Amino acid sequence: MRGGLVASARLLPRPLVRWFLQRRAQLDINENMLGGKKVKIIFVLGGPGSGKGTQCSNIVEHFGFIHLSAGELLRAEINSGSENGTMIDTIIKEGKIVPSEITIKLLQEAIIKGGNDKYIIDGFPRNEENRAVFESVQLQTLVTYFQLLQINISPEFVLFFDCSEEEMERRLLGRNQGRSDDNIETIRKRFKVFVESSLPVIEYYESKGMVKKIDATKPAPEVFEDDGKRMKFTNGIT
Ligand SMILES: Nc1ncnc2c1ncn2[C@@H]1O[C@H](COP(=O)(O)OP(=O)(O)OP(=O)(O)O)[C@@H](O)[C@H]1O
Ligand SMILES: Nc1ccn([C@@H]2O[C@H](COP(=O)(O)O)[C@@H](O)[C@H]2O)c(=O)n1
Ligand SMILES: [Mg+2]
Repeated sequence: MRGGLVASARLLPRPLVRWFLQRRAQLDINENMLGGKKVKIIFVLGGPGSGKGTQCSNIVEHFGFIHLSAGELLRAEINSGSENGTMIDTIIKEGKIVPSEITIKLLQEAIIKGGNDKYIIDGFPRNEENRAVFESVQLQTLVTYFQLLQINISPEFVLFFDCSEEEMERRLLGRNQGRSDDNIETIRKRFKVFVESSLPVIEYYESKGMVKKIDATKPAPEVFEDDGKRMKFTNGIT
């Protein structure tokens, strides 16, 4: 698409091309823009079964965000019969992390398709590679013929759902949604991957003062009453 646009730009009057490039540079520098609106992203991290999906539903209902779950997008990709499906399925059953370019492509497509300016992304970034690649790649969307927006997405902040392994294991074994990774062998592997690969990402954001920690061991309504309603979840982004 980009090559085609560059070729078409040669046929346009120079002042128009100059205006377009200046406008695009402005947008690149200071905004995450989608369709002319600043796109706000909150990452939701926490161990398997800490209640990310459950509380994201509350956030959608009360604060009008679009919820994207990286795990759900990957499961949908398996069910779509895509060429990567078998590989993703094997990785999920092993509790490992899918290569970043696959997950990020799915997230980008969902953000562009969503057309909203507020996204809550759950289960991502799961490791340092997820984080670095997502923050370095640019989201492209042709909003109008003259506005090819290139968007560097970085989160407003990160919600960390902190929960004990004992409680997470109990929840996952009782979830009963037919997930291929809700069995004790995979659950233990997912806990290990969380500690080794995902906690360092939380620590990275913590070092930047971007983490809001949620006590997720409490019953679900209390988590939302205590933290969600006090706006800790969205920090006034409504
Ligand atoms: N605070 C809570 N107390 C008790 N049970 C909960 C709580 N929050 C969620 N649950 C239940 O625990 C299970 C896991 O919750 P949920 O799917 O929201 O977790 P998750 O963090 O999204 O997990 P995963 O990373 O595996 O997708 C579900 O059956 C859910 O109903
Ligand atoms: N960024 C991600 C997110 C998820 N996965 C894989 O999907 C599994 C399920 O994810 P949930 O968030 O629904 O628990 C997870 O265990 C990973 O195998 C991933 O690779 N990358
Ligand atoms: Mg989930």
